[in-house]
Amino acid sequence: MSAEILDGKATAAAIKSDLTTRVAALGERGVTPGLGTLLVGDDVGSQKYVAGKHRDCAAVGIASIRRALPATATQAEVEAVVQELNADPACTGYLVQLPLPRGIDVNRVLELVDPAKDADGLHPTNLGRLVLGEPAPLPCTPNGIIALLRRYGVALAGAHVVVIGRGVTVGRSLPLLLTRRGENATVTQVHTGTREVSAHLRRADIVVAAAGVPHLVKPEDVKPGAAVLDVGVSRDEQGKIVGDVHPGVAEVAGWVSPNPGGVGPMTRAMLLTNVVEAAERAAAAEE
Ligand SMILES: Nc1nc2c(c(=O)[nH]1)N[C@@H](CN(C=O)c1ccc(C(=O)N[C@@H](CCC(=O)O)C(=O)O)cc1)CN2
Repeated sequence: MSAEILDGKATAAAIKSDLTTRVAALGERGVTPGLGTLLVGDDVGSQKYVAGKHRDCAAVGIASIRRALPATATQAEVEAVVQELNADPACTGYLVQLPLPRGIDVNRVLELVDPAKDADGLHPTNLGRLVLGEPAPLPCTPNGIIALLRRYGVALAGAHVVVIGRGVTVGRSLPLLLTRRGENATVTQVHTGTREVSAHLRRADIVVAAAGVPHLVKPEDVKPGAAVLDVGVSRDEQGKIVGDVHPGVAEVAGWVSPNPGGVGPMTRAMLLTNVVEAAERAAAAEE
């Protein structure tokens, strides 16, 4: 048995094509969405992700505002740029690229972001709205995972999903999305404090691995026919991505997301979606 590939690159391309049309329609109403990014430090992966986000913006017609600070930046310097982006009318949505260098209080920075400009859906107000079931920009990777599963017809209602990891960008928020009435999945979250992780995995219809541990999910951990999504990013000595999912899993699973080419491009497509939706809301409120 060989799993069907959940092609994030192709799915993201289709989403971007639709967004291009919507950005053009906003242009006719005199609105140009602008995505801001704040990159602090010199992490090569983060530099690559931010560059990719701006390439996407150019492709769909969203304006780009780039801010960068050195790894030695102080908390006050980071917060000053956040305030600047909050005040910039050309910046309709923005994000602070994570992780931030050691010594910067990430929660304080995220709390300073104007929730109306929160392109990542990671402001506490927006995460709170998600908990309450109110409209809010959704965290990009979890939203991308759900869009990818839907695109390939992987059933979520009644499915048992095991999420590996509890980081803020994926593990914390994905269960909130999966358990909404529209999705109706049942979620088990496992993390470094969980005993017998393999036993949980073997019961899962869908596994989402976001631990950052190379090849953590082995073929013998996976129920035949399950969907397995690989979010983890580790790098070998050549800088090549090594995911959380062992390649042999494709022989057991029903669906697998490649890494690269799976959830990563979907994260970027969902970021653009948040920016366009915010601009559409703002344009509608003005009219
Ligand atoms: N502020 C945020 N920081 C981070 C987030 C986030 O959603 N918001 N998520 C991750 C990184 N990330 C987005 O920023 C991200 C990860 C991966 C990709 C991607 O397209 N990856 C490619 C491979 C690229 C490569 O070769 O390295 C792929 O998977 O095909 C985009 C965005 C942590 N930080």
